[in-house]
Amino acid sequence: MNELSNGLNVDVLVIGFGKGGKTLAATLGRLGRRVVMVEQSDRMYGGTCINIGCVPTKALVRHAESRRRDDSSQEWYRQAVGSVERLTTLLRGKNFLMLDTIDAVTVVTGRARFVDPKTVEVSAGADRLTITAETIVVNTGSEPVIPDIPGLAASRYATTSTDLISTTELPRRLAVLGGGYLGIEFAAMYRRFGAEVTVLEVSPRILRREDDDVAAAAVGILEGEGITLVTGARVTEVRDGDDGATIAYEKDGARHTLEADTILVAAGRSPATRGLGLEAAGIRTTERGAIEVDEHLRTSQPHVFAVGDVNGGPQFTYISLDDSRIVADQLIGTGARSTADRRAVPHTLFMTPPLSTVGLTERQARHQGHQVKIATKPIVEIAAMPRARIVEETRGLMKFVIDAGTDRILGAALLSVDSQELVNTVALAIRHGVTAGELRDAIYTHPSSTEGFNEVLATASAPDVLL
Ligand SMILES: Cc1cc2nc3c(=O)[nH]c(=O)nc-3n(C[C@H](O)[C@H](O)[C@H](O)COP(=O)(O)OP(=O)(O)OC[C@H]3O[C@@H](n4cnc5c(N)ncnc54)[C@H](O)[C@@H]3O)c2cc1C
Ligand SMILES: NC(=O)c1ccc[n+]([C@@H]2O[C@H](COP(=O)([O-])OP(=O)(O)OC[C@H]3O[C@@H](n4cnc5c(N)ncnc54)[C@H](O)[C@@H]3O)[C@@H](O)[C@H]2O)c1
Repeated sequence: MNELSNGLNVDVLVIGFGKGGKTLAATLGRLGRRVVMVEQSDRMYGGTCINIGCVPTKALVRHAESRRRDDSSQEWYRQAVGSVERLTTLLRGKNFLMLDTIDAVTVVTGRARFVDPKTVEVSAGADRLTITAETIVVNTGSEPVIPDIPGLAASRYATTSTDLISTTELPRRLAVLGGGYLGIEFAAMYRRFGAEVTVLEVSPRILRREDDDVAAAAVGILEGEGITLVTGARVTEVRDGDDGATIAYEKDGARHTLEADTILVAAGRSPATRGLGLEAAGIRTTERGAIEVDEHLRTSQPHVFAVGDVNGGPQFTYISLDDSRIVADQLIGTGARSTADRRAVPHTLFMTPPLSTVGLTERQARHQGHQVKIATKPIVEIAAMPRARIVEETRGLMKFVIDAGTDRILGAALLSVDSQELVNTVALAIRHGVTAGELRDAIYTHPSSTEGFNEVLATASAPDVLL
């Protein structure tokens, strides 16, 4: 950073090397705009997803799934962590080069802080660099929430997902605090690696957005793997011992304790705005600490945009990517695109098999006044989907929620092998008004998982049980 110490003036400054920010930096740089990307750590070029989020965790899920019963848990895990580290190193290098090889883009490694609405100071050790820009994009992501539980923050057994996936020693007794996306994925993966796993979730149920039949099927799979799920658990204290921690919690008015040698804190992530100097720039935040944005992702300073987790939207890499499309449209397009355009955004929870959802649940559809038809079948009963037997994963179910009047698909929950792919086809069908009948009668490759749609959608009928 020293050679730049006189200060820089550029067209666009991006703070944070996340999905949205790097995509914008590359797009605008290739058009000849002078862009600076500031990233606080050379271990984070490419952002959360490729370094500590989606990619390493899904690679670990794959390693966990391929462990055979008689493979040594510890050795398999150590090799998996090593292999994933090589993958993230490769991707980090490619991400850096993607920007560094564009003449108009400069990557600066240091921590950024606003000093006024158009000026940012970047610090790295004793070095300081001042950058001014006409347009600024904040893409600083999010960080784990550590609940205010006596003894938790100070516990030497407590860890975050970031630290856990780089530790080569497999926990023997893993307690997971929080049964959301991260908690369930880690519980499933570490159980498969061979750890004893208990999930403590404060709400009365995990997967509480899902219909009862879908949640019950997923819970059945997780419990069948040997994971202990404790819902309605209010953790009151963590106390360290020589050989692990004792976690005290209350459930149904009774007090319980759990022993663990590792506690994964998976209680949500909050927007990363600490130390950014937003006040100095006059950039407002919401009550929940996110940067306040309008539907075009402009902040209270119209030349400053916020993309990705930091703007308080859904915390998914593909949302950060879509945020970048909205900002690009503001800067070099027609300005028409907005967050209001998002319909039928799919999600996948990477347990084994994955649970992928899109659109409305049956409960939501009824609440909205739809007359619904339901098409559903356990995977093991879908005769025309040999793919499940080929890969030896016949657990789960597919469920479609269909408007009885129009035959439009309102939503789907696919707890199935390959569902992270299947759900994108359903999302496209919903967005483009493809009916359930058309999806049922389409020609699909064989043997594939998509061909299951032929058979599952043929079961569509009005259910007699109200949720
Ligand atoms: C364990 C885990 C698994 C996940 N799995 C999935 C998944 O399977 N699919 C999915 O879609 N999503 C997943 N997510 C969520 C997804 O990773 C995030 O939603 C996404 O990466 C957010 O990207 P972003 O663009 O907001 O910024 P990020 O990628 O978080 O990048 C922000 C960057 O800003 C830098 N930064 C922060 N402050 C400063 C500063 N002051 N100065 C300079 N740089 C700064 C940070 O170092 C970081 O590199 C997962 C998250 C986690 C934690
Ligand atoms: N496959 C994916 O797309 C994927 C995977 C992992 C993470 N993510 C993203 O990362 C974000 C963070 O994941 P997350 O699972 O940490 O957040 P989350 O908000 O999905 O889940 C947090 C869970 O912790 C529970 N909780 C909160 N405080 C608690 C406490 N004191 N004791 C017990 N339980 C408590 C909450 O009730 C909730 O169920 C998610 O919003 C998600 O979008 C996505």
